[in-house]
Amino acid sequence: MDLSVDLNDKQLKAVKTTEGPVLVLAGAGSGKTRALTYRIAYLLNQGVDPYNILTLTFTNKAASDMKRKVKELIGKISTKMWMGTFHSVCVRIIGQNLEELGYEKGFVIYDQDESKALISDIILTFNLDTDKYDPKIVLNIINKAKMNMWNKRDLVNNFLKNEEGSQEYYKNIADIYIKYNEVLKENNAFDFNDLIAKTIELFDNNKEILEKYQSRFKYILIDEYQDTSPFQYKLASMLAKKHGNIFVVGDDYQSIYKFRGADMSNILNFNQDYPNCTTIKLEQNYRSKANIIEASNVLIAHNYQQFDKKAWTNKNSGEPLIICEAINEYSEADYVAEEIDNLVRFSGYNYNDIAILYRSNHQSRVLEEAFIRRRIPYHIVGGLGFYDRKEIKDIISYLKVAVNPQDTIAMKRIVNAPKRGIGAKTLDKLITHAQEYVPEFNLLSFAQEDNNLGLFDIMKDPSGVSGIGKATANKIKKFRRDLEDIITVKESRLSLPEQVDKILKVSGYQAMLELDGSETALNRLENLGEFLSLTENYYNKNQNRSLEDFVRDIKLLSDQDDINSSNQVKMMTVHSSKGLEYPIVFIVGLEEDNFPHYRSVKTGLLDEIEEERRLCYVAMTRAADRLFMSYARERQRYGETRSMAPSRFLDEIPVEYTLEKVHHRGL
Ligand SMILES: Nc1ncnc2c1ncn2[C@@H]1O[C@H](COP(=O)(O)OP(=O)(O)OP(=O)(O)O)[C@@H](O)[C@H]1O
Ligand SMILES: [Mg+2]
Repeated sequence: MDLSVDLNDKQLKAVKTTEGPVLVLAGAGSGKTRALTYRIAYLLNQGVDPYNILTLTFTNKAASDMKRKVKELIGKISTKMWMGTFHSVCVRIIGQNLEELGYEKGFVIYDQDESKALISDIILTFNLDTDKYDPKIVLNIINKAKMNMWNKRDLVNNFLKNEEGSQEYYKNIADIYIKYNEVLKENNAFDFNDLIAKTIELFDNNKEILEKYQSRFKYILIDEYQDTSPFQYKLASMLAKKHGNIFVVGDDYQSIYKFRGADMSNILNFNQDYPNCTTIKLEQNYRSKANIIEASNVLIAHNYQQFDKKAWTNKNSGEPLIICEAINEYSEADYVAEEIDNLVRFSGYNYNDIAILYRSNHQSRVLEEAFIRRRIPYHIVGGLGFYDRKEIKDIISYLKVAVNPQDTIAMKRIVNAPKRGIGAKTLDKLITHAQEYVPEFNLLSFAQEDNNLGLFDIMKDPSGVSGIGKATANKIKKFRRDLEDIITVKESRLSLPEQVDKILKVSGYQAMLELDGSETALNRLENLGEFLSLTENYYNKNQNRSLEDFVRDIKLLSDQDDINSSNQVKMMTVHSSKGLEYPIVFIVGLEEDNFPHYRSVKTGLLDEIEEERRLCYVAMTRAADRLFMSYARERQRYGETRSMAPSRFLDEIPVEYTLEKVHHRGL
């Protein structure tokens, strides 16, 4: 491995300064991720034990790409080396310390939908008005509180100080927050923020455990550092405290996850937190043609809050950026499709050299129609992905119940899929009963441990629950027996894929779809088939993995769509394009109120617009060879046609880098 061939001097310095804190701060395409990857290979080559290296990436996909590259560089890769997102690393740490945390084996992770469902339930049991307490808003508030590790009082005080809303309103939400956390715990479940919060809590409360991980992780590396939230940052600093070898790379221009708690001040303050840190600025851009670099630099220079960075390239200026005005969104889509056709036919590009980026997911639909018309193969990255489909959520819920029969949220999903004649109301009665009556019952029966009877236990004999008649009670009992069969499958010696297959059958889910036979049902069966292959894949990588592991990891697999595999145009939101690069990039829908987004514009806050501008910078800098930007003069929104103005970001790009076009066809 001859580093000096593959890296420039500054990158080399980043790779070789292995001791002490290092901050690499540089613009898009300057080789930050490359330097980080080579640094891992270098450390291993120097004889560092892979066990001592921890790498944190922003997506699982980024981690798997990086693993592949390290393997390419040094020939092999050890499973002792931890590489993954903050969340996946926390899952591992939590898994190793369940007892200390007071959780049990087979814990589950709730996604935002499940959290929201749980919050809705709590709002109902609290008899609060769902118009006033919108579960989505309540969830956002709770997320924010958790990310900041606020307790009940902090939540009320902080929101009262900074947001509209009465004391009573926030007090009620704080009560929901407390109850929500209790139920999560009862269900042996963590939400996404818990993964990090509980790990921090674990370390705060158990100095020996913290010390163990601190000793282990002699070298910590973090990519996309600008988008870590303060509490991810806290976790990283805790782990780095002993050895102090923390290596972070990032670009303040690309901080685009404020809504998820990312805090630019992390990167802006790294120098202060680690006064002895070595700061390295990479200035040569290897990705993009000069026109793209210069245009994006001028754009981002409109922001105030940032470090000053230079960027240069020895690439030629390349083609001008194309800015296309279309009549409406259909004509815009037609334009994009036509250009793609031309690029593939006449300029030697493949479909998979091309990416379409948009501000919001819903924008893909019109483009898809245009692609289908022209037979352009495409793939939507993220969005309503595989894991968001009903049948996939349902089967996952079955697996969750198999692993943890007290998981009420999962139970609710499956109770009537297939139909069993047990309505939502009946289930609510059972749940209420579980919450209200059972502890008392347990007290009387002198149960000491494990006296937390849940829904599953009550189903065994629901006749005593008020409002449940005999017929319904029988249906519930039958359902409970089905669940027992499912749990038996889990405990059997069958392999993981066989277990999943069997659960599909025992549950009656597969039969339900087969019986239905409609187009939709067949589609669903196909997706379940895909799910089985995915299970197989997962299992083949490591045959020691159990259903418990699978259910836990599945949440973290979901952003791992292998997006480079086949020859298709990739479509995705700007947010999910972070860190990626494509020879050809189209950015569509560059209109005021769309990009910058209406939600940001209406706040009138400079901060919000700057975040949108950074998003635009991220989008532009994904392009290596050519960049196409377009806007529509009219667009349908919520059923009415609105006239649109071109995005202010287009005005900010000097004309010397651009060529303007108008497209009329495709109405
Ligand atoms: N020294 C180098 N010589 C040749 N190519 C390089 C060098 N450094 C980086 N590259 C290439 O330049 C491109 C951009 O590199 P990389 O993805 O590491 O940039 P980055 O700074 O991480 O960008 P982003 O901010 O968008 O994540 C990649 O294709 C990479 O292989
Ligand atoms: Mg990168």
